[in-house]
Amino acid sequence: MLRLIRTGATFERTGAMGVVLDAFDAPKSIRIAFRMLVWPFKWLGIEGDPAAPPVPRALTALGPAYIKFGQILSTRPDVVGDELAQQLRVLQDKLPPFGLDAARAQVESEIGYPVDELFSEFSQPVAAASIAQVHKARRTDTGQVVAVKVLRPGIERAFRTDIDAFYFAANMIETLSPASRRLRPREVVKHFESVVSGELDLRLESANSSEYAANTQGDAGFQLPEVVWGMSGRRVLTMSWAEGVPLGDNDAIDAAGHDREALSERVLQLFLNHALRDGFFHADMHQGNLKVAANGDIIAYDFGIMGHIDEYTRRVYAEILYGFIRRDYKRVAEVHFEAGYVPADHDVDEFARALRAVGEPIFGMDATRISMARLLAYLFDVTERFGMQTRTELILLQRTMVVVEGVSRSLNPRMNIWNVAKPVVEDYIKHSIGPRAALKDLTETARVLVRFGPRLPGLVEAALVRQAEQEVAEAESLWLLRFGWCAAGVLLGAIPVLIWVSLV
Ligand SMILES: Nc1ncnc2c1ncn2[C@@H]1O[C@H](COP(=O)(O)OP(=O)(O)OP(=O)(O)O)[C@@H](O)[C@H]1O
Repeated sequence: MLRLIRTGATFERTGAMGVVLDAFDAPKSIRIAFRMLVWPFKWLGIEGDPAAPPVPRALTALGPAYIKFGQILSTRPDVVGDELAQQLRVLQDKLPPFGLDAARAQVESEIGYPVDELFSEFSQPVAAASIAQVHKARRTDTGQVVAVKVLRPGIERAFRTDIDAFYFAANMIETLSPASRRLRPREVVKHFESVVSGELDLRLESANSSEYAANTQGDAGFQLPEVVWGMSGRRVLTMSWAEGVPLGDNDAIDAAGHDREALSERVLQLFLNHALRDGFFHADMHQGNLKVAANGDIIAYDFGIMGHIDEYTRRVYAEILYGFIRRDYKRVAEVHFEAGYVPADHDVDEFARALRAVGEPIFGMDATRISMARLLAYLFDVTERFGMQTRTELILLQRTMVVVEGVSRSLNPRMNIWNVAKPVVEDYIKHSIGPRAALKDLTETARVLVRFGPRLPGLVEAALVRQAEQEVAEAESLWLLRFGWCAAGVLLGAIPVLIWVSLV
């Protein structure tokens, strides 16, 4: 409770309260109640940096969990609105590092050996964020230079307390203002909790890294640091040191003699291949997580947030993108109907016209300004209007695409995104939707059928029995409902009669 009071007081003190209430379209009664509740405690709030805009200022002052929460909300304009999402994008996940002794103690307790035994060199932190910090070190056994990522001591407990407070606040908001349920505050906190839990256990990041490496081992011009499993655990992740020029430093890239145009195309094509071909993509692919190795390879690190898209969705979206590339809006509309994304009671021609209104202004632009991310954002707006539910993994894809396009364009501002993307989409279509893919699907289906063959009659029978039982239960509850209504009707009808009887 104290935390919530401190949060409310900080929001009031920094001027963030009004912005948040506006973003959530809070009714007048809620605004008055909130402000009356926190105003007397305003002095308890933290002042923060007066030069920063109100909401980022309040969140930064309140600490790591709030900064992370703000960062995640910045990727959800569907929840907080465009303006607030834009403001939240400035939030930087950089915090003062914790001490070297604490880091060494954390490594020792997690790996079971003293740092001096494991490493011949162990640097001061090279980077520190809200959840972890990174040290550069040299292994004693092999001499290999490694990056050692160490969780902040006590961070799990600190996040747990704040997440509990977020749940409490979300419950309170949903109870006090039923209209706010449309924005699903509880679900937003749940999404935050799942993202953060992934980052608080570095074993999951190690697993992401090894799955990503397995998928991309054949990708030319792409490298990932290798996990040193024997020196990694829940709170420590040791991986090979990625040596190279930061991808955000054009002068250094030019000085090293790398071809920026080729790099810009490779970044985008790698990302599209990972999303379409593998359905597993780096969802935090900003410049700070990318380097260029001496041989010109792109190196990616930080695998705390990865996106997943199932194969069916990938195929549908490849067809949608391909339809847009050919400006065949009728086909794009049909794909939505065939996939069941848009309810069948809508008119396919009307939907195709809405899609044309999305596509034409974008394709009418100068080629160097066309953006696939913008196309997807507009597409999701239209499909939502036609009754399709927005899906978290697709929003994550679209948000990452914004970042990746930004990275590519910063390397080559004149890049034509469509021309670069087209071969990747076409290649995927050829392999996933053509006759060869159909044969692969049939083989897969046959393999499953063969495995379940002996159990199939039993499974079908069980499913039929379940369905029959459900139908009986539904019929019974319908009967009960009807009976309930009749009984209520009789009672209501009886009231005037009873009153009349008691009066006479
Ligand atoms: N394998 C590596 N090789 C070289 N440097 C690395 C490596 N891993 C991490 N770093 C450095 O440490 C920084 C922070 O690492 P990482 O991004 O994984 O941590 P984080 O806590 O998720 O930080 P952020 O939120 O800023 O992305 C990177 O920006 C990079 O400078």
